[in-house]
Amino acid sequence: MMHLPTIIIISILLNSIISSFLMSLYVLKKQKTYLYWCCSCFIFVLAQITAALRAFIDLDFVSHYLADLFIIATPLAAILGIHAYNNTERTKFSACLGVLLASGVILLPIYSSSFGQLYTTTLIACCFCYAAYALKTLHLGRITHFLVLQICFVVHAILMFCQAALLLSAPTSVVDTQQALAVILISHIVLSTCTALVWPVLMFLESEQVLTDLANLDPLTGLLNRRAFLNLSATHLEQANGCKKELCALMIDIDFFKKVNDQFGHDTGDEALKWVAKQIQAQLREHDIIARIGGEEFAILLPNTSEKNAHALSERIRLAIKNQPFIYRQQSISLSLSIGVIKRSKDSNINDLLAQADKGLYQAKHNGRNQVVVAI
Ligand SMILES: Nc1nc2c(ncn2[C@@H]2O[C@H](COP(=O)(O)OP(=O)(O)OP(=O)(O)O)[C@@H](O)[C@H]2O)c(=O)[nH]1
Repeated sequence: MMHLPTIIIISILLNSIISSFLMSLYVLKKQKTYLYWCCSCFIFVLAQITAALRAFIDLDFVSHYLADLFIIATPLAAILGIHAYNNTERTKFSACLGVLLASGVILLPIYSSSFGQLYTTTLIACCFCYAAYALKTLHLGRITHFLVLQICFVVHAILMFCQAALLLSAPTSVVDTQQALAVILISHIVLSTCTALVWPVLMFLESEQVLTDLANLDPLTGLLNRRAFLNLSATHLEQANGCKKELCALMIDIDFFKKVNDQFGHDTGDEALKWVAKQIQAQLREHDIIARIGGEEFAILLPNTSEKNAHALSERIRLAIKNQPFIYRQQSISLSLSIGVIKRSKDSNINDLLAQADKGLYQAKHNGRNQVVVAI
């Protein structure tokens, strides 16, 4: 069996370190989410210190009442930290404060009885359930990162509900119950510390990912941007050159797109671009590389693809756009594409390959648009 005082001391030290680390992150990045999580860790340290005083002084107001309020405030601050991630914490602040103040009043007559403990345990179990739900509402791109945190919250909530059930079902003087409660207390401390550690790590991964996305993705369509496309395609082309494998590139341009903007407005034009990107993507294989490389211009690299297959794919893409109108705000807009196709020639580099595909595209425009031209 683990030694409870040792666990408490380690947890106090770890949470103090994490709290200081989160505070420095807040000072550095000015993101309030770090500040609330810093407060959450610090309050948890206070909760443990005041609760641990039970062993040394007979002052229930501090070691039970204040400790319980600190224990309740810990997940409430974490919840505000979650909402601060997308700047919605202000709408939740009064609710969290209300829960804390109401708890202050409710606990006053019962803090030294087992009802006080039952109330605190049930309330923080509900807080952890809500925290797991709040994470889901953040609509984050990389769900897997936050799934870890969600699991921490759900396990924590289950643990707290178990503690509440134990408190309800058996008198705490029974030795088995006491042991079970001690295990739950240790798990609570360990889980709280783990959760405090997980959040900054996840936030860091998320910000790194956001920075990578900003550098590599087109914000409108979510496709790769020109820079990322050139980097990725150059690697694929080098490999194809080395192994003498077939590879083709396509340049695609929406016909008369200026008219769409002029007639229906820029917003509709944006939606049309997103729709076209989606339709093209739906025709591609997983390892094909697509990017929006200019205003209404897309480029595609097709590894392991013959000229014949690239031509057939281009026709499928052209027909996918031509055969169904883009519908937006009850308006039906007919669009078409011009496409230039080129196959890899001996030791070509990516810029030459795209320039040649561009020649095919130019020819397609010149021939009257809405067609595919294979460049020679
Ligand atoms: N809505 C919207 N329009 C864009 C965006 N980027 C470029 N455009 C518009 O795309 C249009 C491109 O027009 P042009 O280059 O004249 O070509 P076009 O009208 O498509 O005619 P062709 O290419 O010759 O068939 C311009 O009106 C740009 O303002 C964008 O991100 N959103």
